[in-house]
Amino acid sequence: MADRPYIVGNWKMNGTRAMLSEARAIDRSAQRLMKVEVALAPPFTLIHAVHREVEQIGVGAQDCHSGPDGANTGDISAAMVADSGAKFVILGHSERRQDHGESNALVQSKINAAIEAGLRVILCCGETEETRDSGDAENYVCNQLKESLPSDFNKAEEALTIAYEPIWAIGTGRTPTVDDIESMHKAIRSLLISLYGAEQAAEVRILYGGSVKPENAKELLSAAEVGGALVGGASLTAESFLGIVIAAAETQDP
Ligand SMILES: O=C(CO)COP(=O)(O)O
Repeated sequence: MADRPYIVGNWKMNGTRAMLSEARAIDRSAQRLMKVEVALAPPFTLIHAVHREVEQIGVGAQDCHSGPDGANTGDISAAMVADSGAKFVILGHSERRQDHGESNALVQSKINAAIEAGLRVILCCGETEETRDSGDAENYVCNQLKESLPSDFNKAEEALTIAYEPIWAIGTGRTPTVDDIESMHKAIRSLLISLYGAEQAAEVRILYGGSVKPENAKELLSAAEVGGALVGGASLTAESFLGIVIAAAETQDP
C-alpha cells in the first residue's frame, strides 16, 4: 500500500451537507484510479455523512483531543473520531499550531491518543517564510518532527504518514522548487532512518502540501521522496481534486 501515491484532501473549515455530492463524485472516480490511494478529511460535522456516502476512499478528521473523555467543552476525542467512521486524523497542521497554540508536545500526545484509538495519523510539519529565508528550514522541521513523533514508534509504524507543508506555501499559490522539496523530504527520511532504522523508516510516506493544484501536481508528485499530497483549496471540488488524483496516477505509468 505504501508504494501507491496517497492524495488527501483537507477540507479545513469548509463544507456543509451540500458538499456531499463532491465527495460522492470523488469516490466514484477514485474507484477507477486504483493506482492512487485517495482520502478526504472533511470537518467533524460531515465525517459520518461522508463515510456513509463513499465506498473507495478513506475518510479522516482534521484534529482530535489528546485525552480519552471528560470535561473538555467543544473537543472531540480520538475514540469519538474513530466512532464517527474516520480511519485517520491529521495532526499538527500549522493552522492548529499557529491559531490554537499547539506545541510539539501537545501534538505528540494527540498522536499517541490517535494511535491508541486505532487511527492512522498524518503528522504535519513545516517552516515559516522567515525560517526558510534564514536557511534553517531543514533543521527547524527535523526538530519539530523529533519532538512531535509518536512516543512508541513500534505501535505507529504502519499508521504514520508525514506531511511537509511549508507555511508560506499554504493557500498562497507559491510552492518551493522541486529541489527544495526533495532536499527537505530527504532530510526527513534521514531523520526517520536515524531514529527507527531503514526498514521501519521506509514504511512512512512523506506527503507534500501547499498550493498543490492539477497544473503543478505531476511535477511535485514526481519529485524524489514525495509519496503523495495533502491538498487544501483544490480538494473542495471534485473536478480540481480529481485533476490531482489523475496526475498522481500518471506518475505511476511505466
Ligand atoms: O494546508 C494545506 C493542506 O493541509 C494546503 O492548503 P492549500 O492546498 O490550500 O495550499
